[in-house]
Amino acid sequence: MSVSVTFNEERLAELAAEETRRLVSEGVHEALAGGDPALWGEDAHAEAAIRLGWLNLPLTSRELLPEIGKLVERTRAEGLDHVVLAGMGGSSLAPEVICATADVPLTVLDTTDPAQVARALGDRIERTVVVVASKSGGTVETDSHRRIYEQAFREAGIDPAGRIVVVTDPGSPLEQSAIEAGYPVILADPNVGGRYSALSAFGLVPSALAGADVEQLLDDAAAVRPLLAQAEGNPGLELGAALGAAAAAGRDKLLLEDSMSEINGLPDWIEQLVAESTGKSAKGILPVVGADPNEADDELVAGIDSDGSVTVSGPLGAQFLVWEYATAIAGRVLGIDPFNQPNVTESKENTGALLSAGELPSGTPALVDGPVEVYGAEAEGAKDLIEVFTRLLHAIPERGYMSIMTYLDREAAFDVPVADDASFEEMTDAWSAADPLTLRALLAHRTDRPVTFGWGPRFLHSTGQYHKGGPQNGVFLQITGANETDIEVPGKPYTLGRLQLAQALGDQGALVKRARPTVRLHLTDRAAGVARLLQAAREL
Ligand SMILES: O=P(O)(O)OC[C@H]1O[C@H](O)[C@H](O)[C@@H](O)[C@@H]1O
Repeated sequence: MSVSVTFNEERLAELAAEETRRLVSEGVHEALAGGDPALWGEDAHAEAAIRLGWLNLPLTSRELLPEIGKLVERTRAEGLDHVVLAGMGGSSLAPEVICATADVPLTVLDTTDPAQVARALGDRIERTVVVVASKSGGTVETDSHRRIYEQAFREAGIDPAGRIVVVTDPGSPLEQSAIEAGYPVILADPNVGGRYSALSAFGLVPSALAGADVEQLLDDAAAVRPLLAQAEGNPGLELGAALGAAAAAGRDKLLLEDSMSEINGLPDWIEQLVAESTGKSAKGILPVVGADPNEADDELVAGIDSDGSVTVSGPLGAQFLVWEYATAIAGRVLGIDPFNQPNVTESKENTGALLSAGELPSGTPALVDGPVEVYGAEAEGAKDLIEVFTRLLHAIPERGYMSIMTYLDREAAFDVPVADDASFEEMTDAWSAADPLTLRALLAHRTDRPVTFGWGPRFLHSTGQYHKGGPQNGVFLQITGANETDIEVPGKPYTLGRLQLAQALGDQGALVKRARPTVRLHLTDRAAGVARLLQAAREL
């Protein structure tokens, strides 16, 4: 089974056809099939030269299968059935979709929230295998998780060497330290960037350990690969031409819809691919996940096996490859380098500087509304949270968006007590009344502009690039919270809680430097704080 791209709007079909013809006349399909790094201009040439390996992964990754098979056998024989994946962005988003789609459990650790990490640590340590996945080998969150798990294993009387598996690029500092520690290391193709690595060792190793059929994934990708060299009937070229040409014409909000799909959670993976690849040089496509369309003229709805302006149907392995191809094409149409992420680094550097400077400069609140402290110039003089929300909604520019970025425990809402005899509906009501994600729906009711939602620091490796590198059209709402418990990062002078706050402040610094309206809401009591946010948003 292959991938089909169907345009459900005549105007979009025409635009896509016209752009596809132009690309074909320039020989783009042949050049990309041949791995030509000159397709994105001179400035992108050097990066593209070492970033096109994903085109061949459906074939080259097959070589990994015997090694992965042995690892799976060993962990099964040892009864290690709780698979934890420590990895950020491209090093965890694909396995998350693969495992959700295959309906096999995988615990993804891409948070610095102490409570959320503590929950993973407290879960079946005696049966846990941890995959530490980092292409660069230097990502602070993943490095922290490795250190924390090493200590937890030792404290439980378990040798970490039997429980930690490393996936990284050859020559990374993580490869070196893993060899010294005696961990099995699976090396990934270094000519593939993080967000294009779904079909590399980064996608395959954790998914196979969790029980997914990764060979099928490669088969499905291999089946669509020949189409990607064609001038006609090339789903990647058509999709990329449509996304790029629509965005260039002002339809640059990409709503991702997957309600009819048997693939679970692909929009989260596409979000990173599209936002980090295109959101730069004040241009880009903003992916919007989990929101209802507003029928605005800057929106384009892409449905995964679902209704939309364009419908993309097909199995997961093939979808990965087609979306990667389409994103590279959209980058060409928009005139940007789809393989770098220049502004992600800036927030990371800010965070590093804050951590080494001592006391974190969290500032003085502009106002305090019950359990919520409000920081930021946009909140000065406001009398309460309702006024803060109102001001921010008004500050969204005509073709702009609001982004809510939440540095909290994303699973906390599920801990709220519910009666034993509660119906499913009562349960979901109780959860949503405790979930910061509900704030998005409430604020989205009050504006016809898209409201996006990201969990920090996960989104920093995804939409964070677009927030800072994309157009000057975003309004930003950060949510942080007091930590009741905290976790030391062994061998480092900071705790997870301190790192978490430094990440929020580091990103805030990068946004404020660009004069992008940013307010931080700090919950001095998390549960009461979330309740207050939702109450205020209901009163708007
Ligand atoms: O795999 P790693 O090197 O740890 O990188 C994980 C993530 O970090 C960075 O922030 C990049 O912007 C992402 O594209 C990448 O996927």
